[in-house]
Amino acid sequence: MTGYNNSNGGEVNTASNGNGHSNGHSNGHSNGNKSADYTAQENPTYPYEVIQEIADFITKGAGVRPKIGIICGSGLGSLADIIQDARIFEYEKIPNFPVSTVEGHAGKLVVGTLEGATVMAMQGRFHFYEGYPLAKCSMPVRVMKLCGVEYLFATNAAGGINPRYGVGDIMLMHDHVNMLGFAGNSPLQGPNDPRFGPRFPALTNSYNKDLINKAIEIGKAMGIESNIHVGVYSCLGGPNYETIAELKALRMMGVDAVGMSTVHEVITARHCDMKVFAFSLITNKCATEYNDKKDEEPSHDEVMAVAKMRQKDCCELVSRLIRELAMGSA
Ligand SMILES: O=P(O)(O)O[C@H]1O[C@H](CO)[C@@H](O)[C@H]1O
Ligand SMILES: Nc1nc2[nH]cnc2c(=O)[nH]1
Repeated sequence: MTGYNNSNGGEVNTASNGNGHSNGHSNGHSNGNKSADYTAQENPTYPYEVIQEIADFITKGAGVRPKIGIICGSGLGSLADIIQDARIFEYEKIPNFPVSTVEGHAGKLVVGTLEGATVMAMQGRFHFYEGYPLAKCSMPVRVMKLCGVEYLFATNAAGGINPRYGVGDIMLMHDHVNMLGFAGNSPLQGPNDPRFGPRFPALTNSYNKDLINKAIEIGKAMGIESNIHVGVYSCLGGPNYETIAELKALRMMGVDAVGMSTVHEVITARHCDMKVFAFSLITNKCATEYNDKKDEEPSHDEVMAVAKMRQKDCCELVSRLIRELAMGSA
């Protein structure tokens, strides 16, 4: 298959490869200005002015306005390590920024250049299960926007539900099923600030098709075509992994991979009109039949180990795609 088109259900790989605490929600940073008065605990929807202050802090400190934002998934922090002329901001030192509490999420913002493009990367994302409201989890996406970011590259580690997916495969996201949204939770809940976007944003074309197609071409050039898929991701609240019945239900709903992140970031990015590219690294195969095999149970150690094993290809895919963007051919 040469290209991606939404109407084919998103499957690209035609050959079966068979391999198969809450921390108080405020970092206590006091910089003596307006943001010091702001506590997200009282209002998880960060005011525009607070986001602007955070963005100014970063762009002034870095001396550049990044065009591409990258969110590193669990164990995929090396995506930020390849950034050149890097200016590193520890989350604790950024005014009003949350802190990372999950292993594999270092808690650093890295700003610099990659393949000729100015980028900012989150080495550590925020998850609902850490105790953060969704608006807080995806607040950094709005910071990216006010820093000048036009493209969001979101990555994650996920369990493969589609039986054709093998451990270590990469699933380019072409759509999602927002289970937290089904339960009435959204990062856009609360008053809408039209400076970010509309009250009722459409999500029908959330994942940029040109970038998906370019990534497929790059996968071919890298010789990993048989390990690349295009599919549907679903976000659950976590932190527990899924039951067999839940996995069966997700599969019936057309979900190919499941995780605990990304969807709220994509919603926030689309709300403020950023172009989105996202992929899941399949770190484990989800059992959809009952069995007693302990070694088939998912674990974060396994997730981290597979991410480490596959980080090189993930980095190459991202940098080659960014190179195409920087050259204006994506
Ligand atoms: O989505 P990322 O942050 O990559 O991490 C995934 O891996 C962790 C579980 O092992 C969860 O946080 C899940 O969301
Ligand atoms: N929810 C969920 N998140 C994951 N992150 C990595 N693997 C998994 C998984 O199997 N389920």
